[in-house]
Amino acid sequence: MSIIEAKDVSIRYLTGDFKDIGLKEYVVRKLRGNYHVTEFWADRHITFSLEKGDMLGIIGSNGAGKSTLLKAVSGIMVPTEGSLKISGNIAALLELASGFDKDLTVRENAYLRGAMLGYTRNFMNEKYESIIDFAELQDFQDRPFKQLSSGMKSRLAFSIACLVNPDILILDEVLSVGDGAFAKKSGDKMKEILKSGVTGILVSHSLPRVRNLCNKILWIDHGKQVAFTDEVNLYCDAYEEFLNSKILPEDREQVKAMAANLKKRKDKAKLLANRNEAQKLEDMLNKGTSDAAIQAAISLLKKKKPQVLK
Ligand SMILES: Nc1ncnc2c1ncn2[C@@H]1O[C@H](COP(=O)(O)OP(=O)(O)OP(=O)(O)O)[C@@H](O)[C@H]1O
Repeated sequence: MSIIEAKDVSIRYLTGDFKDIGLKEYVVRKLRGNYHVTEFWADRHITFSLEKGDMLGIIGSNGAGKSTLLKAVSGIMVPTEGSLKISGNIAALLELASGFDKDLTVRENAYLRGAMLGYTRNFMNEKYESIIDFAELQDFQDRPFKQLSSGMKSRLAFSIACLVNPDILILDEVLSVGDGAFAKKSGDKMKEILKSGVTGILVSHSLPRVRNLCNKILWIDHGKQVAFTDEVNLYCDAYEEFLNSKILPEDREQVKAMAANLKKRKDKAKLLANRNEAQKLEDMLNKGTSDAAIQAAISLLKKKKPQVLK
């Protein structure tokens, strides 16, 4: 049974100038038939389904419609067209650190967020310590939330979302926030959670992270679905090549050709880098520097393929 099933989901934003003109002018214009609303389709005909334990990576350029789709999956927005079926509790981390009260303490905010996710005080009592430990905020528990750095705020949000055992975990770029050590720790935590059968959705501009964590990807461009597939590496390669060429593939054959192009470009770059490195080492040897440096250069050169020395 699918945990998430999106069929032909389209989401439209309506933008008017109501805020700029005020109520009175709005009514006058509306009566005169002179009030204009613009519609914009952020997502068009998106179809995918996820089984228990799947981790979906959503990729696409800026403004592709990724965050808008996540808002619909999390229940913040209702799709304008199409259907979305969700089975299970969702913990969503969309805009990091949003939904916290800046004047309440870290402890109070943890309970508040737990309540917002639908968990009881007793459940939160059980989880609270591990949340604070994971977020490494032991010394900040009774400080007002506003005193935390933005990295600390995201660590708290991430820890709560991960440690309350949701059925579905939704993360928008969250892993890229925080310092390198926390990014690694949160990546490891995600993997552990996924092993326990949680279904996840991750929106990220980091392809290594998508390759590493996801078993399915959804590629969106200007609101349209380019692909939904489990061939994660092949399509990440094609997406990398798309970022370079700006040409979208029309079918799987083109995807394969793009992935092959990417490989060629990378091999060439590697060869050039190796040549430069080898040349530098040869120069060093020719200049006759210290014995230790020569020894180091020789051992490095031995590791190089003969072709790079030509
Ligand atoms: N409240 C809104 N009203 C009107 N248009 C909006 C609104 N929010 C987003 N959009 C538009 O919808 C499109 C999709 O936005 P969305 O934030 O979903 O993209 P994204 O793929 O998440 O982008 P990014 O990678 O830059 O975060 C964009 O063109 C954006 O300008």
